[in-house]
Amino acid sequence: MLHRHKGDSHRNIIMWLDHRAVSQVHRINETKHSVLQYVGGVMSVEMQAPKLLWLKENLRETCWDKAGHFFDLPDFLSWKATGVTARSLCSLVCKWTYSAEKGWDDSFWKMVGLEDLVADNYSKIGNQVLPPGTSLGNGLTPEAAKDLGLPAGIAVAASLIDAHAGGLGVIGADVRGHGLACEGQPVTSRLAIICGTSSCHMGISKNPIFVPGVWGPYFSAMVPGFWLNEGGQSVTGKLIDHMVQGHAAFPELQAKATARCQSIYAYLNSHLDLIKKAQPVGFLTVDLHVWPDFHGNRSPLADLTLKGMVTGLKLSQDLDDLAILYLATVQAIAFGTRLIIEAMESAGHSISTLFLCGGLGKNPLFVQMHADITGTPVVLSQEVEPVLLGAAILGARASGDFASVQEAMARMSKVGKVVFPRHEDKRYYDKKYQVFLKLVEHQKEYASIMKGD
Ligand SMILES: Nc1ncnc2c1ncn2[C@@H]1O[C@H](COP(=O)(O)OP(=O)(O)O)[C@@H](O)[C@H]1O
Ligand SMILES: O=C(CO)[C@H](O)[C@H](O)COP(=O)(O)O
Repeated sequence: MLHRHKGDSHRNIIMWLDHRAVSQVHRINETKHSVLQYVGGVMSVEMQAPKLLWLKENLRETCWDKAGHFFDLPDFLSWKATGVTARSLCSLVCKWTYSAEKGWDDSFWKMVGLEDLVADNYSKIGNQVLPPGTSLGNGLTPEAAKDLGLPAGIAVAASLIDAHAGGLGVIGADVRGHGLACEGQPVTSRLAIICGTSSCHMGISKNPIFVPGVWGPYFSAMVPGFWLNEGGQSVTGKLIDHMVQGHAAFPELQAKATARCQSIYAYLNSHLDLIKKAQPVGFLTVDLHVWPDFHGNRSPLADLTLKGMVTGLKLSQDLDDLAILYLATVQAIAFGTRLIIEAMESAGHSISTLFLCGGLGKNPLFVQMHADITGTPVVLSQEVEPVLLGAAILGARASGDFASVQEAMARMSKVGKVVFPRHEDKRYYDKKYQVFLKLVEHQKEYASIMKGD
C-alpha cells in the first residue's frame, strides 16, 4: 500500500482493476454531470478520471505536476511504436469522457477539480484524436523497429482497447451455414463477450441506446459508424482462479493435473464429468449458489460496494467439493452475463447470438454454461486469440490492404465452433437464476440492517 504514496517514477502504471480511487469516483458521480449519461449514469472506479484525480490529490509534487503525458495502455504502445502522441478515439471516448461528436467537455474537468487539464488544452491526456485503424505518423520508428525485430516504417494503426479489439475480431464473422439466428440479421443482433481476468460485453446499435449501469453509448468506439454499449464484470477469470487456488484441495488438484499433463481446468472439467453420473453436469449445484461480485459490480448494478457470496457450504474439503464450487462460480459468472443481457434488451438491444473470446473462451465448461444459462448459442472464433486478430484488422486497414475496417473484419474473422444451449435444462437454470437474484437482494438487506440503529 505504501509504495502508492511514494511517487517513484519507475512505478508509473496504475492497473485497470485498481480500485484506489473510491472517494474520487464518489465525488465525480455526485456532480451528476451530463457526461455521466455516456457511462451508464455512474462512472466506474476503474476509469481514468477518478484515477487522475487520485494522482492529483495524493502524488501532486512527485507525479501530477511532473508528468508529461497520461496514457491508456493502447495509446502508450502506439506512442512508443511511432513517437506520435495522438490518442485513439476508442480509449478517449470509452475511458476519458471524450465525445466523438463534441470533443472534451471543459465543464466536467473543471467541476471535478481537474481544471489544469483544460488550461493545458488537454495536451497531457490527448488533443489529437484519431479513429482506430488510422495510420500513425511514419509508422514504426527505427528504434522501435530494432526492439521488435521488424522493418522501420511498417504501418502502425491508431489502437483499440484490448476488449474492443476482441470485439472487432469476432463480431463481423460470416456465419452462413451454422444454423444461427443471427444469419441474415443485422450485426446488431450479436453480442461480443471478451472474457479474461475480467469480462466485457460489447453490443452495437445504429442509434444510441442508453442502458442504466452499462457503459456507453459510445459512437464509433469499436465498429466504425455504430454506437457501442459495454457491459462488464470486474472479475471473472480472476474470480475462478481465486476460488480454485484458495481451496484446501488445490495442492491435490495441481498434483493430479500435473500427473496427467493437463491444465487444472481441463482436470476439473473431466472430474465434474465423472461425478455427475447420469445427470447434466450443471445440476451438481442444486444447493450451492454464488454471487460473483467479489470486486464490486460493474454492470448492470454499477455498485462497487457489492461483495461476493456463497451459500450451501459443507464441512468437506475434498476434490469433489472444489470441483462443484468451481462449477457454481462459473455458473454465477454466466448468470451475471444473463443479467447484463436482460438490462441491454430492456433498453432496446435485441441479441440472438453471443461471440465469445479471451482466456475463458478456452474453457468448454465456461462456454457451455454461458449458452445454457443465457439460452443463446455461443460462437467461438477459428482464431485462437481473437483479441490479436482485432489488432491485425486495424493493422491491415492502416497498411492500406483494406479500404475500411468493416471490410477487413468481414474478410479476416472466421467462425470456429458453435455451442448451442441445452434447452431441456432451462427450467433448472431459471430456478437457479431466481436464487441468484435473491442473493443480491439479501446482501442489500444485510447492509441496510447493519447501517440501521
Ligand atoms: N486453457 C484454459 N482453460 C481454462 N481457463 C483458462 C485457460 N487459459 C486461461 N484461462 C482463464 O482465463 C483467464 C485469463 O484470460 P486472459 O484473456 O489471458 O487474461 P487477460 O484478460 O488478463 O488478458 C485466467 O484467469 C483463467 O481463468
Ligand atoms: O478496458 C477494459 C475494458 O473496457 C479493460 O482493458 C479490460 O477489461 C481489461 O481486461 P482484463 O481485466 O480482462 O485484462
